[in-house]
Amino acid sequence: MAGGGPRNYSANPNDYKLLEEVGYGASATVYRAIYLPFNEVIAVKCLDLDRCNSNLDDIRREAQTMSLIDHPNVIKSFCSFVVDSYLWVVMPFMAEGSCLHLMKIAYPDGFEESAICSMLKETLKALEYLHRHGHIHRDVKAGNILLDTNGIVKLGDFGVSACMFDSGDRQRSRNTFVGTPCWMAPEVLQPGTGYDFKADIWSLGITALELAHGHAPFSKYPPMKVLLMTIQNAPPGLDYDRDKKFSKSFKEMVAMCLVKDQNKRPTAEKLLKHSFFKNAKPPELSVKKLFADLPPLWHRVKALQLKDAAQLALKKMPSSEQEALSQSEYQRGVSAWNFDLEDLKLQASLVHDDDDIQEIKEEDEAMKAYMNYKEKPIASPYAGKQIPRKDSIASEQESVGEVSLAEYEIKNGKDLESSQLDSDHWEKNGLKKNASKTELPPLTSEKDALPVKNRTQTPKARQSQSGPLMAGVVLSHSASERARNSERTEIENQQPGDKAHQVRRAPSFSGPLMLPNRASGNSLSAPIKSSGGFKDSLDDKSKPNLVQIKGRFSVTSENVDLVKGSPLRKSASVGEWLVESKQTPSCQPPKDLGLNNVPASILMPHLQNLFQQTSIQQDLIVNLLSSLQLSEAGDSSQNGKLPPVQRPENNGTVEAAVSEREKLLLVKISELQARMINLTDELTAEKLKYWQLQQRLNAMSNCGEDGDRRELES
Ligand SMILES: Nc1ncnc2c1ncn2[C@@H]1O[C@H](COP(=O)(O)OP(=O)(O)OP(=O)(O)O)[C@@H](O)[C@H]1O
Repeated sequence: MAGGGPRNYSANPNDYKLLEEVGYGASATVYRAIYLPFNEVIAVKCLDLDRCNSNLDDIRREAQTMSLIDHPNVIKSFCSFVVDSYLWVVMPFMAEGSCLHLMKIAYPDGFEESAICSMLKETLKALEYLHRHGHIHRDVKAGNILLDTNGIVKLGDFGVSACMFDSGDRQRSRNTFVGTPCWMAPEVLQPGTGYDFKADIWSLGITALELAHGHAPFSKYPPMKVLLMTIQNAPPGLDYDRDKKFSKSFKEMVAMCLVKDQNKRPTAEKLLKHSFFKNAKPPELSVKKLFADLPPLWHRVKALQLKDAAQLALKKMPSSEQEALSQSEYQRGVSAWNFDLEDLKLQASLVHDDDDIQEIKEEDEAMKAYMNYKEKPIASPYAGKQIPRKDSIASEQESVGEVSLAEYEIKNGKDLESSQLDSDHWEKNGLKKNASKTELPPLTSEKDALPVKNRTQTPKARQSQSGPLMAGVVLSHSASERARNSERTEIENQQPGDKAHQVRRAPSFSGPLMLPNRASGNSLSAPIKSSGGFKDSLDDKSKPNLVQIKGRFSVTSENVDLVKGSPLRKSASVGEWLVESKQTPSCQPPKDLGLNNVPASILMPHLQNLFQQTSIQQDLIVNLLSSLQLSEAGDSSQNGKLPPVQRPENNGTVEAAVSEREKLLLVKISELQARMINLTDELTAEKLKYWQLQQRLNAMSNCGEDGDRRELES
């Protein structure tokens, strides 16, 4: 087992022998490995820089943070270095993996209270340390609580951690979404409100529920619904009836964490003093016993992967079976954002809910609001009150008297922002330089900028591993992602050249949401890799319908169309359009058509005829609408109304052409929508007429019958 001693680990990948895969996240695969010079088992997290949504500053920040950590409950990195297009982070191996893995394998309904208490207490100690040193973890969840064989608990994954002392762009980035939706505090989900370390306390509360039930609250729902539920619903908690087995103090502690007003949530320090944690058993007693009879971690991970693969295969099953399965899929927690609208809708469609349509509407509304938000520049900087100022924190730390992360960051803050590529700086901070391989590529570098020779070396190194690092192995989270990932992998494999031989992970369509927080992430020329969906995995410039790329998410005109919420969008029948249409003219009193004296026997055939005509008109309108859309699409691609996507050498021109084309497409879409609304109005008017006539007919036939009866009676 790896010790955390002051030994130096080299930055030479040949000194590491990667063994089995023991975990995977949105952007990284973690291996059990041996550090050959010490013959020591360690873990190596291979962060795929090609797939990583974060820019290099963020990645470096994670690595730096981890290397400076000095707390028994926080995972430290021994060193990190770049190998080809991967960042390797060397850290202690936590032989029992994450609490999430453990639950998925052996405790699907959650752990007993004493184990939860110990896990949470250790996690809280980690948070207290991080917060005291100016860090927000931002991704507290069972998947990031790591366990060692002796029961030791450590908080891992600084993929999205933020320094509270940041200023400028980095500080503003906290006004954006970062994290994972089920665990995200309401203030994190509400763009622009700003958040602070109390967001971690909320996540801890959600993690408590996750550990108690085996899944996070709302985890069966698609991301957008989770967002809405977190913002709109009362906070989740331990239920008096359902959770009888849990103590009152546990329930109370959870309730304290899950207060929507962040100012009313306790600090980690205060929470540690809560009665729930008073009698916490040492994890060596309460946690260690949990994995007494389990197979080694890598076997468990393999089993979970096989289960996921089986789910993927079953995706091709009839929908009812799929739905049943997808329920279990969601139980693992929606651990990543995906702003591919089609995928959101697919996910939404898999949820058994009576108010599905309403939900999807809500999601679209939220998406619209979200899109609007994204369009606006982030105007207000961070909500100052909640973020301690550098100087106040510094003095607080001086009083604590530690050589801390915060101190380091304060001293080097500017360096971190502006000159992190300085290799001396890296060396100084444990990020060792390797003459040939470990220098970080410049900020703008991409996979393509790396020498081909270098790139082709990595697979060789990786093929020597016994882990399942093979092309076609799908490593991302959900089965739907995996389905698409495998599609992509197939396509990639068909491509000529060295691509087919490269060991690649399929693209992630998920991951911690990092929205427009970095300038580099907001432009087409930014070194941001596709991650918004299968379509995005193709060459961006070849996407005719690309409207915008915002960070890792792309918006296509198709999406915009959906988002704009055409009244026809969800309905198969005209009747439903009418329900949805807000353009229904106000009901006018029926005009006197002078038909009062006409016998029903004469009127009847006319009315039937009229009814038929209306139905025919109705069908006609539907057909016209669809052919109109088709012909518009055809026209635009054939007659040159819209500028064809050119492929000049200059990327700027391509972008300009694409954006011009997209603007025109959007105009077309609006026109079509306007026409559809008019046609719907006409149809509504026709229907109204028909209804009025029918009423009249009924009235008349009643009159006729009455008359006949009276005649008979007399
Ligand atoms: N040091 C370690 N020892 C053993 N297993 C680990 C270690 N670090 C991570 N893991 C396993 O690998 C998984 C993924 O690691 P990690 O969370 O760091 O990746 P990520 O890509 O940052 O994930 P996320 O989806 O949370 O962003 C963890 O859930 C855990 O199961």
